[in-house]
Amino acid sequence: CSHNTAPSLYQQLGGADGIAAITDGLLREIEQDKRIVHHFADTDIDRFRTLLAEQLCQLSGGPCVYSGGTMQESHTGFNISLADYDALVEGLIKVMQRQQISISAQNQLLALLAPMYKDISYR
Ligand code: HEM
Repeated sequence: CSHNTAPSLYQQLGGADGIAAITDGLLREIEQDKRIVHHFADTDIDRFRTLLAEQLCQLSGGPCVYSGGTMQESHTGFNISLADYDALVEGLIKVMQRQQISISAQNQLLALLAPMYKDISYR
């Protein structure tokens, strides 16, 4: 019974539906972002969508197991900069804001993502 316990981050993000909406929203933001869209020119977007949703679900404590590659291997060859990372995070915040995710939950998710920067960048 979850009524008496604090909601998990997964619940605060809206569970499976919320995370699906965040993922789709972020893909749309990326699509419209001239700063970073070029990185995704050869990407299988359906696969990326599935794996990103899985990862956000697992990270936030949801009932998923991420089945994609490591962040290092998945981002090798893209030479991703801090500006690229910030651009993606900006899009993510916009989407979470639009979905009325609390600032506290937004920051919890961003704090879980931040340590990945070292694995994603300049590979
Ligand atoms: C917190 C930040 C990030 C997370 C959690 C993340 C997560 C992921 C995941 C789960 C995948 C799929 C892995 C797989 O295919 O096995 C992926 C792929 C990819 N990511 Fe990221 N990513 C992040 C940041 C970025 C940034 C900043 C960029 C560039 C602006 C980027 C560009 C890409 C590209 C281009 C692919 C597809 C690679 C391919 O087509 O093989 N990612 N990312």
